Amino acid sequence: MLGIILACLAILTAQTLIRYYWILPTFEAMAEDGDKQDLERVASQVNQELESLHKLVYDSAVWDAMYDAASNNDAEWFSTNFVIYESYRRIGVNGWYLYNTDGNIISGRSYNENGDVIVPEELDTLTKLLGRDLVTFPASENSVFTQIDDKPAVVVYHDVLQSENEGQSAGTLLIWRYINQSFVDALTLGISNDIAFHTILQMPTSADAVAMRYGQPTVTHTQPFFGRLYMSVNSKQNVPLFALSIEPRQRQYSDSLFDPSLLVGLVITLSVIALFYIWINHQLIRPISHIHDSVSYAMRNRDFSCQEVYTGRNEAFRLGRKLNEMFALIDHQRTEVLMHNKQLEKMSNTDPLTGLSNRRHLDKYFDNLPLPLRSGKLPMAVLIADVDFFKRYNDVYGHAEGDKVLVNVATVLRNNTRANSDLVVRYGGEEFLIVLQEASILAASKVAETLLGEIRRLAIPHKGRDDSKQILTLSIGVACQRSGEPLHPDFLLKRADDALYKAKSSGRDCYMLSDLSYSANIPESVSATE
Ligand SMILES: Nc1nc2c(ncn2[C@@H]2O[C@H](COP(=O)(O)OP(=O)(O)OP(=O)(O)O)[C@@H](O)[C@H]2O)c(=O)[nH]1
Repeated sequence: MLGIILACLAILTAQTLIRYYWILPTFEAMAEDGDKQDLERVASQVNQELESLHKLVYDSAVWDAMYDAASNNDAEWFSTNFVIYESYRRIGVNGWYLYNTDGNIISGRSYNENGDVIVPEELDTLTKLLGRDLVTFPASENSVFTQIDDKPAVVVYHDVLQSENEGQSAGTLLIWRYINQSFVDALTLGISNDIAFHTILQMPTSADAVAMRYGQPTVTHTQPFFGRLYMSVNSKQNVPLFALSIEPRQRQYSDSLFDPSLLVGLVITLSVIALFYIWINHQLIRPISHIHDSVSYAMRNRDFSCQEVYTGRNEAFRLGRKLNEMFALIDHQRTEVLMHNKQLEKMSNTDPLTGLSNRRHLDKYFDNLPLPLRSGKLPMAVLIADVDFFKRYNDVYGHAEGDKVLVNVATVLRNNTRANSDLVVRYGGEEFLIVLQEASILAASKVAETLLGEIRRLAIPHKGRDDSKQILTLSIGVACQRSGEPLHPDFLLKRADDALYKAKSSGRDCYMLSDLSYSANIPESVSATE
C-alpha cells in the first residue's frame, strides 16, 4: 500500500514538474509566437494600406496633362479637370494638394471627418509638412504619419513627372487621410483579432504596455496590458502619435498546474506499471520465488522429491525445469544411497551363512530394548545353544556339510521362537544365542526344551560323536534376568555361557539354568532332559 502511495506521489510530482517546466512553457511560447505574428500582421496590414494610398497618388502623378498644368501653375485646370474629391472621400482620403516646385499650393482641398472643408495649416507648404516630426512608412520615404488638426493622419505624396519616374518634376501631388477607427476597420480584413485604435489620450502610459513599435518590427514582449497587446506609432523624436491594439489569442489550454490530464496520466501510468508488474511477476518473480522455495524446502527437509510446474519459455522457467531435473537426479541418487546403506547395514548385522542376526546387531538390540525390559520390570531370558561335537562332524562329513547343519539348526531356532519379539543370533561358529522378551524362567525352559527336541527330531546323523548317540544334538545354557534388576547384557550372557558349560559338562543334549536364575522364583525342576 505504501509502495502504491509513493508511486502515485512520484508520478504526480514528475508529471507536475514536466507540466511546469516543459508543457506549459511550450504552450505559452506557442501562444506568444501567435501573438507576435498577429502584431506583425497588423503592422503589415498598415503598410499595405499605406501602399495602396501610395499607388493612388503615384498613378495620378504621371498624367501628361497634369504635368503641364502643374508646370504652368494652372490652378483652374486642376479645379475643372481633376475633380475627384468625391472618389477620394469615398475611399477615406481627407484631402489632396498639388504643390509647385517651390512647395506652394497650386490647388487642393481638405475635409474633416464630418465632410466640412478645413484648411490644415500643417499642409500650407510642402516644406512645412516635411519639417515636422514625422513617422516614415518603412517601405517609402513618401508616406509619413503626422498630426493634422491635432489628430493622427497619414500623408502620401509623389513628384509629378511626365512619364513613369522619369524627367523633371513639375511639382508634388499629395493626399492625406486621418488615422482613426474607420482606417483601422479597413485593416481588420485578414486578421481574426479585433483591432482597436487609440489616440494619444487613450493610450496606456506605462512603458510596459507597448509590445511593438511601428517601424521597428521587433516585438519586445507579448505580455498583454489589461488584456490587450499594443502597437504604438511614434515619431522620429519618439513622440507617440497613436496606437493600435489587438486582443491576444485565446489560450486553448488550461494554464493551471494541476489539470485533469494529470489524473488521466496518473491512471494510465499506474495501469502501465501494474501491467508491467503483473508481467514481470508472472515471467520472473514467481518462477524465481518457486525456485527459491523449492531449494529452501529441499535443504531444510532433505527432501528432493518436490517438483514445481514451470510452463514458461524464458530463462527463469528454464532454470526451474533444470532444477526439477537436478532434484529428480538427487532424489534418485539419494534413494539409491539409502537403499544401499540399508542393505549394507543389514549385511553388517546379518550372518551371511544362516541369515540370522550377528553379534554386532546384538549390542544395538540390547541398547534399543524397551525400558521395562532394560529396567528389569518385565522378565527376559537368554539362551546360548551350541552344537555338540561339531568339530568331529566337520571332520567326518566335511566343512560344507557342517555349514548345512548350521543352517538347519538356525532354521529350527527361528521357527520355534517369536519372530516379532524374540531374537536369534549366530553368536559364534557353532554357537547361537536367543533372547526371549517377557519370558519367565519357566517359559525359557520350555523353549530350550522344545529346541532340543526339534533338533533331535531332525535326526541328523553324527557318527563322529564320542558317546553312543549317533545324531546331532544341542546343549543350551539358560540365564534369566532377575526381577527389578537393571539389565547388564554382558553379565547375563556370561551366566548363560556358564550354564552352557554346565550343560556340556553334564553330558550334552540338555539345557542348564544359570544359578542366579533360580532367585527369580523359578521352579527347580528345570534341568537336563536326559
Ligand atoms: N562347518 C563349519 N564349521 C564351523 C564353523 N564355525 C566353526 N566351526 C567349527 O566348529 C567347531 C567347534 O568345535 P569345538 O569348539 O571344539 O567344539 P565341539 O567340537 O562342538 O565340541 P563341544 O562343543 O565340546 O561339543 C570347530 O572345529 C570349528 O572349525 C562354520 O561356520 N562352519
